[in-house]
Amino acid sequence: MPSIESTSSGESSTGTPLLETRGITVRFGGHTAVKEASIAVERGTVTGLIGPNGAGKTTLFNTVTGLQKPSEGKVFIDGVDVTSKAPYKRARMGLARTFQRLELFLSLSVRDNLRVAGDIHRTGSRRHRKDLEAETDRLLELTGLADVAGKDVSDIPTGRARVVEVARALMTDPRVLLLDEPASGQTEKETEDFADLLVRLAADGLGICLVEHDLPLVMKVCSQIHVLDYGALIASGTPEHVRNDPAVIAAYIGTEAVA
Ligand SMILES: Nc1ncnc2c1ncn2[C@@H]1O[C@H](COP(=O)(O)OP(=O)(O)OP(=O)(O)O)[C@@H](O)[C@H]1O
Repeated sequence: MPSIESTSSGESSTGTPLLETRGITVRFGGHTAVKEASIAVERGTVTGLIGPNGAGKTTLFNTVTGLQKPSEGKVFIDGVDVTSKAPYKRARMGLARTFQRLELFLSLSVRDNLRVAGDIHRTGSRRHRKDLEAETDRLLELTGLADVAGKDVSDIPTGRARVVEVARALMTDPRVLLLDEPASGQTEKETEDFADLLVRLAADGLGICLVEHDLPLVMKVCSQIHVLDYGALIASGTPEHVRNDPAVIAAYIGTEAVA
């Protein structure tokens, strides 16, 4: 991960969030999926983005990565307005993501899934190939995947395949990582290990935005949480603040308890 000088508040040296959306609105015909959503992800933190089904979380992610054009509002990466930039340009600026539906090469090994991502990101010189092998080994160790490195993704449990997606995203040297329901399909133990991994990655300087229905996980690892309901932000703050917010409790009644 490229290092950026940090302040004690976890912001980059300029005090600018690594990722910011300002007043994002997304309309699909007459339906407003996201309404004036402003969120920030700081360096060295995990920020949660939660809300009931259909609240607009994935649509907001798609807007951040450039897959979805906003009807209104702007997206900034480290203070730079990227609203009209193509997804690959945002990726080059340090933005990476995982998808709700696994988007891995199932018939390739775990190691090769990482290599492919690293190959695309780097040039083909011998020096870079050596770096690529070393980085693949480092990330297999860091993410706890070394024991399944040689197995095809189709032969490992879904919960661990989710970690492969994260490791693959890390091969692009991101500064900001967007995770869309990464714990879905994980066992309790896998989620425990995953929580540790997220905390370690953030401690290393990464800014992580976590969309997740596993609220205990969100409450455990996030320092800030944004809550969407019917496309609008109804609360933003610490886990403690969000957990006790009457609007959040009301939004979750009938779906699942706020952890
Ligand atoms: N391409 C699209 N065209 C029309 N409507 C869409 C489109 N994508 C999403 N929507 C609608 O926008 C709203 C927000 O959807 P979105 O998938 O962003 O929610 P979400 O919070 O990610 O939900 P979940 O937790 O179930 O994944 C929903 O009402 C959805 O049906």
